Amino acid sequence: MDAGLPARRRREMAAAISGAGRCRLSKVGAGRRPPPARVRVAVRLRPFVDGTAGENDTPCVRGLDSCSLEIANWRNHQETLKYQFDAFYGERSSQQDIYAGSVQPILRHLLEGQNASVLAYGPTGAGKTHTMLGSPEQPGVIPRALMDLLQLTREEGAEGRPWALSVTMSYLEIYQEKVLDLLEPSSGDLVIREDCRGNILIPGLTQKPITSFADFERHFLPASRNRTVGATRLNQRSSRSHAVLLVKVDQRERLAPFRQREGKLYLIDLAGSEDNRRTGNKGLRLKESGAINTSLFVLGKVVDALNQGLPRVPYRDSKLTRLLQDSLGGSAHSILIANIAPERRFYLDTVSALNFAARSKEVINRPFTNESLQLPVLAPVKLSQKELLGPSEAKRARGPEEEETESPELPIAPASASQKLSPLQKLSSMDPAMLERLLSLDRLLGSQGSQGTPLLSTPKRERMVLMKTVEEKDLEIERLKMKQKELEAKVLAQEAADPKEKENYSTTMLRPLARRTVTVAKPLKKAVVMPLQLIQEQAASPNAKIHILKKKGRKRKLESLDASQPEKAEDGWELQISPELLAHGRQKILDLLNEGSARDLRSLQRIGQKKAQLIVGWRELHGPFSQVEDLERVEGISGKQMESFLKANILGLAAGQGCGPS
Ligand SMILES: Nc1ncnc2c1ncn2[C@@H]1O[C@H](COP(=O)(O)OP(=O)(O)OP(=O)(O)O)[C@@H](O)[C@H]1O
Repeated sequence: MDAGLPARRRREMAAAISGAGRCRLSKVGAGRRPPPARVRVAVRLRPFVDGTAGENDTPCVRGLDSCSLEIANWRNHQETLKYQFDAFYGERSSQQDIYAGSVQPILRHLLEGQNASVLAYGPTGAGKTHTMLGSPEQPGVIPRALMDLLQLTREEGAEGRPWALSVTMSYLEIYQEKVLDLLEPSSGDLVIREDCRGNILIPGLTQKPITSFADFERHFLPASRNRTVGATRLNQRSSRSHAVLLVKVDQRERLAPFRQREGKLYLIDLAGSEDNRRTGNKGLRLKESGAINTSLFVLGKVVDALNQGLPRVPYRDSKLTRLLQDSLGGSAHSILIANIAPERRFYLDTVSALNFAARSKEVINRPFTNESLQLPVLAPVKLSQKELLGPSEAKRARGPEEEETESPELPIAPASASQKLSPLQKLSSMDPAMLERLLSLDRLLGSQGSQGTPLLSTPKRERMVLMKTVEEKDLEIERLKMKQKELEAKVLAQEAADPKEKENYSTTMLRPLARRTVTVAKPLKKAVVMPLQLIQEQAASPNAKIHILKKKGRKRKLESLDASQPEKAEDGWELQISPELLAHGRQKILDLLNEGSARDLRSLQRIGQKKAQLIVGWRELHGPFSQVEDLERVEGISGKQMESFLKANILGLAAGQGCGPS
């Protein structure tokens, strides 16, 4: 990748061709901006609830049609305020109406590898939990969506269909600005991070594979009991936290090119905004309420910033908005269900919820397909080894505790899919580079109309022979390259020893075109490519003048490393490191960044103990660096530091003097 590109563009390109871990994830249609999808907003009015209505508590809001409603105007009693939304559900609407009208239509996007989210918003006691969770008699959005999604994935992932599908769930709450894992409450406060593609993730969050609704209930019901609820004057069972259910659908293509897709569904039951003059909250309840109101206030600021197109959207000002970064102004198909109560005593809360909902209508998301074109790393190597044993041995070898994989990073395919894909899983234990070559060879054979058996399904021995041939060809190319370098070195060494001989050599021996440097701006200067050995000698000599290519603004210019010595164009050697050598140096740095331990990294110039650890940490979280410039993404390493790091290391490593992993 061109180091001269602006950092932002570089990041975008990196995001398009690389991804978390070893996956090369790409946004489908990269280069083009994904089409916009407005956040859809529905309003649900709950009925009067027994026991909540006081004597003077008459309704202050009513529906007009399936999309609009009106509410009394407290400033002018002769008037009403009218609102229009994507959908309005009145007091008599059923759970099924809301689900079928507003939620079900977005589920299909998950199977396209896109993200979706459903948020229930509104004042305390207005019916958010009822809408999202419901009761056994009136199940809400969550059980209905899970039931349908599992059914859809079973159908789409059935044997004989092109994709194998697997579903996993995580469940968390944000309580007093802490992210708590409801499936594993002992985990403590978890951190929210963003990967290089802008996806929000929570390292360490438990992820349970689910294949049936019974599976889902087995995990979800006990976890729901872990959610923090408490009694307030306005709601006997008031949610004191924002609850987020995350359902991931992973898809793996069964045949070449073995694409992978990931769709995420967030189902969010927000805690209700609270007017503490009316809740009577004190002590802990008041503290909880403060955290809830603050995060909802930031949510309002985020929506306003998105609507006004402000350059800074304050996602990071609260955990809630940080987590919703994907869903608001991000990559998800989002639906906001604003719950309101009819009672007059909720009037101000209702107006404020309706105003928030109206502002949210204007927020534009850009959903894209999360698709990977990388090799079928289908399961951890541990699993592929079991697969290699064959189904019966694998069953014997597997203990009952291994029935279920709970790794956040490695979702597992349903049993039928993994059986069908077992030859691929065997391939997955190969060296990825080799497998990549094998795949391209396979594609090449395919494109040349080869009638024979596809390479990947040839028997093991033939495959090995073919792989060996590929390997030998590579070695041959390497040998030839080395030979060419030796010849060039010889010529240049002789030129250096006797400049008069130069002409003879230049007429009899042609230098390779790629190594010739044409200097248009300074025609008098000689641009000479030094052989590797000479570069090392020159670098070691105290009189040596070493020039490197340095990026300055948008232009590249030759700049002396030894600024104290004036340039002597005539009698000193002027070095220009060949692009190949620079690329070699960069590659070496990249290898070290990706493979070196913290100790190895410290052998690099400008990398101390702390930075080495930060690099290792970043790598663990985001996977390998796809280019040296990614170093800029590591916390605590600025663009400037990255440049000086490159300058300090590239030459040494290019010339083979630098350090390598010990
Ligand atoms: N559409 C509805 N039909 C019947 N009952 C409802 C409806 N919506 C809410 N309720 C009832 O109203 C009460 C409060 O609802 P719920 O707990 O869902 O509110 P909430 O918005 O989640 O409150 P909080 O923010 O305090 O958690 C509950 O008893 C619930 O069963």
